[in-house]
Amino acid sequence: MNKVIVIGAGLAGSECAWQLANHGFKVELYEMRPKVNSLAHHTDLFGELVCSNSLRAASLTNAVGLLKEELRLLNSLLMECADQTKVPAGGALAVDRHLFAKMITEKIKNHPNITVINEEVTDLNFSYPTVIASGPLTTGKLAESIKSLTGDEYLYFYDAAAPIVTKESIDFSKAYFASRYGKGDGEYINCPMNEEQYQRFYHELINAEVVPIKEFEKEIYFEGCMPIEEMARRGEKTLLFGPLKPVGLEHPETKETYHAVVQLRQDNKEGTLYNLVGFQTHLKWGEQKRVFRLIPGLEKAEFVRYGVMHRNTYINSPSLLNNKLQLKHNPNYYFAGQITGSEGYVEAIATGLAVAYSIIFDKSFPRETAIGSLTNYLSDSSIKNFQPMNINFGLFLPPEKKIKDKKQKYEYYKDRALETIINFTKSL
Ligand SMILES: Cc1cc2nc3c(=O)[nH]c(=O)nc-3n(C[C@H](O)[C@H](O)[C@H](O)COP(=O)(O)OP(=O)(O)OC[C@H]3O[C@@H](n4cnc5c(N)ncnc54)[C@H](O)[C@@H]3O)c2cc1C
Repeated sequence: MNKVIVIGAGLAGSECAWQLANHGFKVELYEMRPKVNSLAHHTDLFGELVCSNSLRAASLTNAVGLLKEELRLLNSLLMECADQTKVPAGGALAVDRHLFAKMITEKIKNHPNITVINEEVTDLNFSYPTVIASGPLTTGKLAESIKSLTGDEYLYFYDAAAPIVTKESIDFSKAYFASRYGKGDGEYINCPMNEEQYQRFYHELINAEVVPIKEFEKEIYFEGCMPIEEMARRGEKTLLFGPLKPVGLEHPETKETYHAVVQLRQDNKEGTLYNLVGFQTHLKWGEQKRVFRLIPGLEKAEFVRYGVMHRNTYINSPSLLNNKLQLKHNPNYYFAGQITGSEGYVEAIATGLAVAYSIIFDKSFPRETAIGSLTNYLSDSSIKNFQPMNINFGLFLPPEKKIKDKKQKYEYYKDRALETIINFTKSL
């Protein structure tokens, strides 16, 4: 039986290992936690979501929604677990992070074709095809080995994670439930601010103490996860057009509108924990408590997790990988997950699945699909100055007709992409 090594039981590695094992491959899955911990992970579970609990938009007329639907059509384990552990989140697919990761862990550990090896990988000297899915927080020694394998085409940038508070510590004489523009069932908790409260919060936020950044490390942020204080420094009004945007969030009873609104999203199935949406931060923990408690309704908030920030490791995929996400100069190695520079949870899952398909069927996904446009983007050698935040794989669905209306365009893309996926799977 064919054997494959998978390094990292995160989002990409878990999906990849599962697909391979289901297609009859023997998988050795290396995961270092809990023996060696990463700064962003909090558990020893596989497929842990390190920041937001949202897998983003559910709608199919949206690139990330389409990607999720394709994954479902391809029997993705992680999508199955997400659908089974989802929590209310308006137009998004959000999950109970603990149940989600627990389900993935149990499925993987009980698969007869998967052997889990609880060790940190430090050297890349396997004699079997090897999938490197060690994520943005790849340990130093492994990162060095990857560098030896890939040469200097190796980079890093920064990421941040949002704090989580208990629902019972929120003051509901000020906070209220509502979803923007009334979409969904009003699942978000909203903490409104008037102009004076916003001004005070804003000034404390931009002047709060942050964890010092090491000088040798470049300051590039993952756009979807930029620290709130960093965004605030871009201008006094920036937050009012970003995470503190008040539009569509009037009070459902009083119909009052506000200068700014902080939203909190449900974080666990029981609905006892909520995360501060868009509040990824690099502030020192004591400062987070002081500054975020200035938000009306959060004066007595109990923080079960503080926001954190980390270095992110990724390779220069367009120059190193082919569209099977395989190392061009050493076909024994494949890369999946954020280490490829792909952005976001769903993209990590998609690259994990794509690599498994490359190994199983020796085929890459057609560009007309969302998965194919992502993998083709990652291996597009015409891309110069590659940075993860540049990825917009929706652009790669080729328009045969010129459709101006964005919604209609995605309607068209969606039909074409899903049909292509179905035909692709039939052809395997
Ligand atoms: C702080 C932070 C916040 C983020 N927030 C979001 C967000 O809100 N939304 C979003 O869509 N995306 C977010 N991302 C981006 C990205 O989608 C996630 O990081 C995602 O988890 C990447 O999946 P992955 O499988 O590549 O890596 P991971 O899920 O991190 O999995 C990698 C696994 O490899 C293991 N590992 C690492 N090194 C070794 C080694 N040497 N030996 C053995 N095992 C090893 C790790 O323990 C881990 O389990 C964030 C990233 C970070 C770092």
